[in-house]
Amino acid sequence: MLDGIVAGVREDLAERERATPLSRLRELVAAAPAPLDAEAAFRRPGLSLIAEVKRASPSKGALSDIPDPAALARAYADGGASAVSVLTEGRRFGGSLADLDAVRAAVALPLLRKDFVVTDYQVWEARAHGADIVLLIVAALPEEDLTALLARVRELGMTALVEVHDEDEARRALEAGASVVGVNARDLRTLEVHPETFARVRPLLPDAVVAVAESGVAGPEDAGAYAEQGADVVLVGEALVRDGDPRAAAAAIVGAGALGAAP
Ligand SMILES: O=C(O)c1ccccc1NCC(=O)[C@H](O)[C@H](O)COP(=O)(O)O
Repeated sequence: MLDGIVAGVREDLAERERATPLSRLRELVAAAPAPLDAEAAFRRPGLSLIAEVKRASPSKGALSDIPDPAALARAYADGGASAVSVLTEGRRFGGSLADLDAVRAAVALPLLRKDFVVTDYQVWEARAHGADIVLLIVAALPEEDLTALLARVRELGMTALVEVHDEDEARRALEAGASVVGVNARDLRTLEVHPETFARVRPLLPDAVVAVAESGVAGPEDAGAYAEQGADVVLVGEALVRDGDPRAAAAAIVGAGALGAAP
């Protein structure tokens, strides 16, 4: 599954590189406001929420029309989210950089560009479109690429959310110097969600590392359980975009964390 997604991402990327050369992205980045400090936001007491703008997924197909991603992001912000994730992959998730632009214009929270980032160009692109956080998936990156992309993210003043699926990937993330690690409970081969993955991997992450629990949070109860297991942050997509009241749904998740999260 991952290989197929990345192959499509590389094809789409080749087109964008022809339309917008790296030199132009560098100019846009130089003129952009400085990135927001997402890591500091995640280190605040209590459970932080990264609320996702997610139109579709390989596991579930279409999730929500999201006619106005900016309005959705504002609802997340009003509900107390610490950051907003925007899926920008088009083929399987229905996202785009236009969604990222719309959300950037709407909220002052740190923004995560959620995509399959495998090249330096995509990091510049993320920053040029206002992202403060970039997802780096260990399973998609040889060690030297992970290290180089992490360095670029930091050079541009952004935060890297380094995503792992098991203990071995967690060790690789830490060796590369990750300070924000996301444990994704979704098995990329079967697309099934195994929430117990977080509890298994969490003990490997030092306290100094921000621990993010990703995928399969259906509501406050799941978020509270992750907080009790040591999550600093939960990343939630489907449950929020399907909810008729995303502000209240986000607020309930943030509130649930108050019971389980470390002070
Ligand atoms: O969501 C998928 O089906 C998926 C399939 C393959 C690779 C990645 C996938 N999702 C990306 C994510 O990490 C989720 O969007 C994110 O963790 C939120 O998950 P959820 O709350 O379960 O929508």
